[in-house]
Amino acid sequence: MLKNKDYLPDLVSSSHVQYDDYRKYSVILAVGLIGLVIHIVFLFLFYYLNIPSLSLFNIASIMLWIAVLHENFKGRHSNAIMLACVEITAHSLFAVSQLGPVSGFQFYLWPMSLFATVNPKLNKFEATAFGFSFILIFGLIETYFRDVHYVHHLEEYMPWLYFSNAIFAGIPMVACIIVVRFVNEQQQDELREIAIKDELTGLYNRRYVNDTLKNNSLKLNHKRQPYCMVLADVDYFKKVNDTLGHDIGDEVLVNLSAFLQSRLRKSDIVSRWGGEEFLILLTDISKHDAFVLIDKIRQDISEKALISSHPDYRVTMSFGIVESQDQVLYGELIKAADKRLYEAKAGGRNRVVA
Ligand SMILES: Nc1nc2c(ncn2[C@@H]2O[C@H](COP(=O)(O)OP(=O)(O)OP(=O)(O)O)[C@@H](O)[C@H]2O)c(=O)[nH]1
Repeated sequence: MLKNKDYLPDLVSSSHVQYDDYRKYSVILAVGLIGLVIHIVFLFLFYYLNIPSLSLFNIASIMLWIAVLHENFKGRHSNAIMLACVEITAHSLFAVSQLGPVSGFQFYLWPMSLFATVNPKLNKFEATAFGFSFILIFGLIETYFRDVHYVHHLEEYMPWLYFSNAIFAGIPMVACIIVVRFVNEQQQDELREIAIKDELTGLYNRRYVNDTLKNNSLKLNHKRQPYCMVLADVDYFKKVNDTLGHDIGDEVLVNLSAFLQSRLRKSDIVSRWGGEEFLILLTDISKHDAFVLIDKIRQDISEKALISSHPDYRVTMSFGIVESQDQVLYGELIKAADKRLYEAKAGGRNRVVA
């Protein structure tokens, strides 16, 4: 019978892509709605100020923001972003040409340059050129329209308009950097998880144990807390694979991992050392207590049904335990645990040697 993992992954409909799409949809939806509301407000404001050119321009802007929302709704996010860029650039240009740089509408070009730069659809060269073009337009309109000054009866409020435009243009910049940082941290966490976990069982892998516990073992020794290292190996696992198949062998490993984890404390570390071998670190415990605990686990495993399709099939494990001692190096402990595991195997398997 084919399992899910036997099929080639469908990249287009994988949950990751859907999640990314949803995130893009939501961000553009939020920007589109804010753009729409702001332009409706400005339409009334300019109508009230009796500036017909800007009122008309706002009507055009409102239509463009509706188009942005429509393209976004249809899943054409790239079109939606381009339309938003066109609207914001044209609007900044036009508003500054009418009211002068004292209106502060030129500030909206800065978040545009940031959005263009982080847009993953553009290659690095395009992103740099596109991002810088907004800065260039900013510099040009600041210089070119420097002397424009529109005289109207609400002129005293111009500093407030300048101030609020500077703030509103700054918010998306900060938000954009925070989103980039959030995505970056999330990806780093995902990569770290992939690097330190075993794919089949979800346990820590050998790299994690080697990299982190090497240092920790010294720390634990220094604090003189006893801890025990346990090497565990499934007995005659080759037979499981050969008689029942590799998939059933995998099922045994997954169920054994879950069982081992369920029987140990959160502070203990269970890792997949390789193939059908596990390395367990029991913290804050004496060798005697570790022996009693592991022997009980060994017995429970030998009585537990681990294969759903073969409930009568039983699997056993052998264990080798060593206790930490002052100045004993991590590598030496592993060697000692391996030696005891070998003794348990040689002694007939399904046993614990400490
Ligand atoms: N299904 C499955 N099998 C694995 C995996 N990793 C290693 N194995 C198998 O584990 C088996 C280990 O066999 P051996 O080293 O001969 O050990 P054993 O049969 O358990 O015998 P003893 O350890 O001496 O009791 C091999 O057949 C490997 O192919 C895995 O991820 N999944």
